[in-house]
Amino acid sequence: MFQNRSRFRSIAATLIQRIVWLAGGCLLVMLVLQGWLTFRETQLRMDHALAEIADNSLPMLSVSLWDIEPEVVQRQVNWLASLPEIGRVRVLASTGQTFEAGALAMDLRGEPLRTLEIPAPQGVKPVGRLELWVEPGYQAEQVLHDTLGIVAGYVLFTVLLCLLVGWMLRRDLQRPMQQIARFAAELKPQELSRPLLLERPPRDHQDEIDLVTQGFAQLQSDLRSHIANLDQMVAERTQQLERLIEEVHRLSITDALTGCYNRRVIEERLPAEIERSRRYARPLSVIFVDIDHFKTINDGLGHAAGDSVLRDVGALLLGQLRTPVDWVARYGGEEFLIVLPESDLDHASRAANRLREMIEAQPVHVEGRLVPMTASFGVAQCGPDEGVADLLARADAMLYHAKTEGRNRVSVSG
Ligand SMILES: Nc1nc2c(ncn2[C@@H]2O[C@H](COP(=O)(O)OP(=O)(O)OP(=O)(O)O)[C@@H](O)[C@H]2O)c(=O)[nH]1
Repeated sequence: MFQNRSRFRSIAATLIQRIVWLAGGCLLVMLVLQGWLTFRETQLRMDHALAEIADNSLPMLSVSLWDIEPEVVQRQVNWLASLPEIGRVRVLASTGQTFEAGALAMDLRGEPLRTLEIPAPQGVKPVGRLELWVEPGYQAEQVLHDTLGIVAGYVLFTVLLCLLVGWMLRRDLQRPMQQIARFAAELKPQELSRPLLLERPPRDHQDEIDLVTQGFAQLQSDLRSHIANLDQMVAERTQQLERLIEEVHRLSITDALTGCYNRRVIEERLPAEIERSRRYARPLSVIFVDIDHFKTINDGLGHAAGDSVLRDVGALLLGQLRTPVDWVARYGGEEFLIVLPESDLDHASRAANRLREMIEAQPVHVEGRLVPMTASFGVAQCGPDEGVADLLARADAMLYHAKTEGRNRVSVSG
């Protein structure tokens, strides 16, 4: 179907891949940014919470320590340690007592997050010291929790976006384009009027696919008219060519000076005429015509005058034939051969006599002068087993006889 053999990949797949790459890049940047922001925010939140705890708990601890109520102090220390932000709590009373709660395994050599002096209820002298350690995983947990929430939302959004884009591309671009490609591949020159119909959901607007469809229809219409023009041009050229071939053929069988057939036609057509007359037992006669004293005209009035006489005699002979059955050819020089199918000797000799009288009766116009003209005729009918050469020899002998008998006469082979 596709002529281009390079690997095919749909636009939808490429676009979705690009979206995924872009979304991945954005996600990384967002992770770093969001992680940093959450980290900062958690830190502030924790500072604030610890400050509040310390501020709120100090008065109660002060009273409890002053009143020497170790259970109450321990309870308060336990409550403080139960807060999510606090990892460990220690109260060092000025009496030397220590109250602890929380992750006791924590490394106490590390600095506590907050160390606060617990003042006496009335006096200035402190009654003890409150030490608070932050829960070590709390901050990381907060950062992870916040960031994961955002990542999950972002991934979900990207997946939904890809699904939506993929679905729209498949419906609005991929399927119509596949239909157009299939239509173009299957379209044949003789089916150019077949319209491109796409299966698409109804829309209240036009899009690029509609423009392609319209362009296709325009292209088909242009191609149709172009082919029609080509057909017309080919028909015209064929006609011209046929006319030219006809003309070339006519010229190849015509004597240029007289318009009669040339010698070639005698050689090609006379054997066929004789064969036909023999097959159907029909008569066939020939007449040799030779202008008398033509050399005198040529020598006296010039070659051009001689040509003019030949043209006139040729036209006269052509005009008197029973076309298209009879035909006349220039045999050579001032000699013509008339072939008369379906004519016996009697009919041929009458025709020869008629032509002789006409030539004698019509002097030829040469350079304003009337030149009297006569011709001699030799007539022969084709014998049952006679060939072209013998027939022409007999007719030629009759022509010679007419010349020797004084010219301007018809000699018939008996
Ligand atoms: N003008 C012209 N003359 C031609 C053409 N072909 C042959 N001739 C001339 O025709 C003349 C024929 O002369 P001849 O064969 O002696 O015949 P003729 O003078 O007619 O004498 P007879 O036939 O015996 O009556 C020659 O002078 C040729 O040169 C041609 O195409 N045009």
